[in-house]
Amino acid sequence: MERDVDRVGQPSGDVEPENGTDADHVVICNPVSGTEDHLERVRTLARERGFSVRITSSEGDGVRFAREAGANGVDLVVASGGDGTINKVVNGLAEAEALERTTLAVVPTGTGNNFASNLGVDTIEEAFEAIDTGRRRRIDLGTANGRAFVNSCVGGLTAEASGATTPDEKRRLGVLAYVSRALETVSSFDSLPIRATLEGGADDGDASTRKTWTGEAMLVLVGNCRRFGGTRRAQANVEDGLFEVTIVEDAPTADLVGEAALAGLFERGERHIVRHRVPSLALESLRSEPIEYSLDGEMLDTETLELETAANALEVVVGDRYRPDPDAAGGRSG
Ligand SMILES: Nc1ncnc2c1ncn2[C@@H]1O[C@H](COP(=O)(O)OP(=O)(O)OP(=O)(O)O)[C@@H](O)[C@H]1O
Repeated sequence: MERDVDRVGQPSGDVEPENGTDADHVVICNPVSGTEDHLERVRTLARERGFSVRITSSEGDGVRFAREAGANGVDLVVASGGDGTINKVVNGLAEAEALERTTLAVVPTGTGNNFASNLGVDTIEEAFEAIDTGRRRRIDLGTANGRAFVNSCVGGLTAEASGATTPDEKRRLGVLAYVSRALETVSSFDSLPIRATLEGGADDGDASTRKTWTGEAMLVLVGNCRRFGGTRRAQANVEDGLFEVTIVEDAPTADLVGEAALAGLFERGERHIVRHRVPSLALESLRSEPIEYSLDGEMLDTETLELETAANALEVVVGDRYRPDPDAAGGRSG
């Protein structure tokens, strides 16, 4: 069998299960996420449990390995990396139509680790303990033009701003870190002329309603998980079959510079904020040119984006601190 070799000369990619390893439990590890020093620890903890380990050598491997695991009927796929790696693994499982039968576990070895934190798992050791304990929940999965996302879909951020964001900002602020950084680094935020069509909202309890919002947006945040943003007011319940949609209307950037101002925007700045909880929506660019969206940090350019939630579509391993509902005790207040 062909074997890839990763940067440090370790066998990577197509690693076959060793004797005695359990091919029903596969770890997919991104060796270059986060601080890039986790591979040996993850490998040791995985092999102590007899799990197979596959190491990604390129961007496409996460999807490919997960698709193969799903097609082979693997019970548990463990994604070790940040939100981007998890996004790829979930998309691979979806492509193999394996979401019904395969459980996802997450080992936080990325930079922001926002999704892992949503699952109540903050360290590598905690992640393996949670796998041993076996507590599992079924959570909602978002799709955007057929691509799955677990945490958030954000329109209006540039890849440039996202690259300039520091690891510490990502950890503290979630996706708002990108907004904060973008406000500091650009003199004017390109507003997005968009139409948002929101279907069957929970806002008024009527599943048949359709609302449209047309205007200049600075930012559109569609959250699936409670901590997709950095503030208490931008949180979603991950088990209710609904997105938390927040449209930040075009506002003078001077009003928003600085973390406190940004948090203030979400806490009390209703003047600039449109908020809805809906199971599906469409976002259309009114400028006949694509808008750049980030799905869990992975970029997508499109003029029209159709978003849907698949309620309870993904079974995940969760830690003791897992809470699906932002209003439940134990939520982050900042
Ligand atoms: N061997 C590799 N070389 C280069 N890129 C890789 C490799 N393996 C995976 N990738 C890609 O690295 C990207 C970033 O990974 P990921 O998002 O998991 O880490 P991160 O950016 O450090 O963390 P976070 O998203 O939590 O901030 C993903 O798009 C993934 O597909």
